[in-house]
Amino acid sequence: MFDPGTTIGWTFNLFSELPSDYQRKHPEVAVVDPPDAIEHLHDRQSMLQDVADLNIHDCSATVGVPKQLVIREDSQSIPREVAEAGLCLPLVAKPLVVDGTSKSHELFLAYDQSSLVELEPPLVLQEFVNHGGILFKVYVIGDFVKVVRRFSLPNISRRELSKLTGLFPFPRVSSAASSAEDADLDPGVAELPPRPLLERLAKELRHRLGLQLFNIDLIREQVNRDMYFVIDINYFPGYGKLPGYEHMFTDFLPSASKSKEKTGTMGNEFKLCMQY
Ligand SMILES: Nc1ncnc2c1ncn2[C@@H]1O[C@H](COP(=O)(O)OP(=O)(O)OP(=O)(O)O)[C@@H](O)[C@H]1O
Ligand SMILES: [Mg+2]
Repeated sequence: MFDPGTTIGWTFNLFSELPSDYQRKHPEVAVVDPPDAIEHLHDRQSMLQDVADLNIHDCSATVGVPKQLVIREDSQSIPREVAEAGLCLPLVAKPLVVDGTSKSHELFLAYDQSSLVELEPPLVLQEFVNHGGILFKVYVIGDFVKVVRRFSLPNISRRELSKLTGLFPFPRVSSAASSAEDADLDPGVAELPPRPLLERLAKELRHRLGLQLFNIDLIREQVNRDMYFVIDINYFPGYGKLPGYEHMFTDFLPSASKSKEKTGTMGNEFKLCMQY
């Protein structure tokens, strides 16, 4: 339970001044996640760089990121850059910056090289990984790690690929997708990633990102079943969809407060800051 004197504030756009100035002026406030660390997740390249650097192998499984390329300008050069980087079609094209606008979540599937010139940089081009249409959402709340299954994009077969050309926009899967927890899934696709692997991934990412509240979108490759890919990391995701999140939060917040206490800058007030 919380100390009765503790105030919990859910604050949006809290910092009208520099975060460092705010913290200096209000040492009584425990800031759970610093805005500059959150900022790191607003760029799809820097977001996944930490995963790429982790080099996680556990229980005979490996976690990595799909092969990807950043295009900052000049759409005409994309087919050449893709060929030089050795990226295989189909590709998922994602806006480089994730700023909370719907445009930053407008994704395309690109089936052939020549149509890549129609894309609008800056963007990230990522190899599409066949993963059986199921995505694992790994929720992190401090030490708590919980994984759920969500529907995702279906596999694309070689035969389909040979028949398809062009760019295809696809709807925002996360907002549309209902939970896949109760679906009648192929056991091979439904099998959750090994717990030790998830715990290690969450712990190392918490450390590297300097964040406590985020989720990781993880997919498992269909052909090489020991290979998992992180495709997205979201700060302060919709925890409302996570069963039992209330208890995780009520356990997490006092522990975060205590760790602040140990550093000698204990606050009796909590503010969870969302910046967009
Ligand atoms: N490399 C990939 N291989 C296969 N499928 C992918 C890949 N990248 C993304 N997807 C699919 O596209 C969806 C959206 O991708 P991503 O999460 O990167 O974008 P987003 O803009 O953050 O979308 P959302 O807000 O829905 O999470 C994923 O949930 C997954 O179904
Ligand atoms: Mg996502």
